[in-house]
Amino acid sequence: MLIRKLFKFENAHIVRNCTSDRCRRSIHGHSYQVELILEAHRLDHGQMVYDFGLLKGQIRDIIDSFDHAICFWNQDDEGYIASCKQYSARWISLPVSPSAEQFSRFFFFLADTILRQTITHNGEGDVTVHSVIVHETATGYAQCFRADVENEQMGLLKLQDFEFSEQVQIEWADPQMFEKMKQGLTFENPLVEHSVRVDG
Ligand SMILES: Nc1nc2c(c(=O)[nH]1)N=C([C@H](O)[C@H](O)COP(=O)(O)OP(=O)(O)OP(=O)(O)O)CN2
Repeated sequence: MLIRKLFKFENAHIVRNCTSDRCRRSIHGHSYQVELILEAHRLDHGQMVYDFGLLKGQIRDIIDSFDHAICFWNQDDEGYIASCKQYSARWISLPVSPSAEQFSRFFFFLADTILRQTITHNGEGDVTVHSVIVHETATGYAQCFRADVENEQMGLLKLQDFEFSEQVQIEWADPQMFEKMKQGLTFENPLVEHSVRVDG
């Protein structure tokens, strides 16, 4: 079974080397919509794949990092990167260019990392990220599956190659969240009191 949670944010970027002239050499913004699709073959004690509310923790925070921020490819021009950092308190440095395709790849990668490092407490089953859809505009989206994240031709994704500005980090519920992700530390879901007896 699949479930879907929708996230929204506003972000600015340039996507270098693409064919669209407006896109490759002018800073522009999009109202992004991100669909995180999770899959499991059994339900938890609440008879859910994964409680939607649990997706409003670290996963929401990491996606919300991009809200009212500018993001750039770390291979971009040094002067451009310096200006982004100088004039925007909220910025993200990426190991890949910020196309819709790469947004879907790294959101899959980041959500998958958080999910793998999360200790669950409500009988959740084999919950995994199935895919991530990133709508860049009302008419265009990219959808990433696990094989795309692992496809090195599309660019290597490593946590240490992402950088979030100080302002982005201090707005997370836990400013140490990304450090914990990089160190492989665990996140823990709340304990659940059951009012109806659950077997198994
Ligand atoms: N495959 C991709 N193509 C394009 C991307 C992308 O990330 N992946 N990005 C862009 C630009 O960022 C651009 O702003 C969006 O392009 P486009 O769909 O042409 O935008 P419009 O709002 O003008 O679309 P309409 O359908 O005309 O409303 C370019 N391409």
